[in-house]
Amino acid sequence: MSTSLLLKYFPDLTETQIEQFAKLETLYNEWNEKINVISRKDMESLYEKHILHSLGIAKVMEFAPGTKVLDIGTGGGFPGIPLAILFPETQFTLIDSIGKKISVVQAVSEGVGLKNVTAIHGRAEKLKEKFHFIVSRAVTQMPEFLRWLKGKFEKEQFNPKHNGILYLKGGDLAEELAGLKCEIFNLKHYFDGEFFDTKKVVYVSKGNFNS
Ligand SMILES: C[S@@+](CC[C@H](N)C(=O)[O-])C[C@H]1O[C@@H](n2cnc3c(N)ncnc32)[C@H](O)[C@@H]1O
Repeated sequence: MSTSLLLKYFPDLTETQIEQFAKLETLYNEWNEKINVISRKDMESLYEKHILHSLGIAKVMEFAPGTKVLDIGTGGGFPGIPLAILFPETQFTLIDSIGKKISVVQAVSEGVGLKNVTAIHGRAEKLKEKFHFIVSRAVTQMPEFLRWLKGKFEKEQFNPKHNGILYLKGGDLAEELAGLKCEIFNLKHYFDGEFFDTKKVVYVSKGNFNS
């Protein structure tokens, strides 16, 4: 890959960040031989399918230093790991209910030298900590997701936008988001129409639900 692809869409990356992103491919390849965290087909387009897609959240929200972000159902570390590289001053907690996936997240995070990632094996709904933002991709339908979030939002606010959820979603969302006040951002607009024809970031402010 394609450092050039990353730099096209994130031109302010530092040398350290460029090296960290480059290392991800090696680490996921190594881990994938031991534990199948990413399908072979997806590994061929790791950057587009997983890394750039995860970073789509950064096109919609800049996490200020000190912000605490939870990635629910992170799987092999998406969107949490790419975001943690992009925002080194932000604290990321990545949780998944499958232990072997979290072992990979822990190893990859250490492998790229991330100091701002905590990996937790457990169910999101049981977690007691509070966060400013919750990110996620491909875990469950929004109504169920919202039920998991009770008591999980900090009151203080670092960003111009209210604390809330940034959920990466594909396809037709009308039914799933019916009655919910949210903003929907089409990712293809941020990537010159080159990727993500049907992919969106759904932003739901915490004001929407009982936090
Ligand atoms: C389809 S995978 C998506 C993984 C990752 N977010 C990605 O996009 O590559 C869904 C993940 O959510 C996790 N998961 C499902 N319910 C969960 C819960 N209640 N708490 C934590 N993780 C959960 C599963 O173990 C699985 O790894």
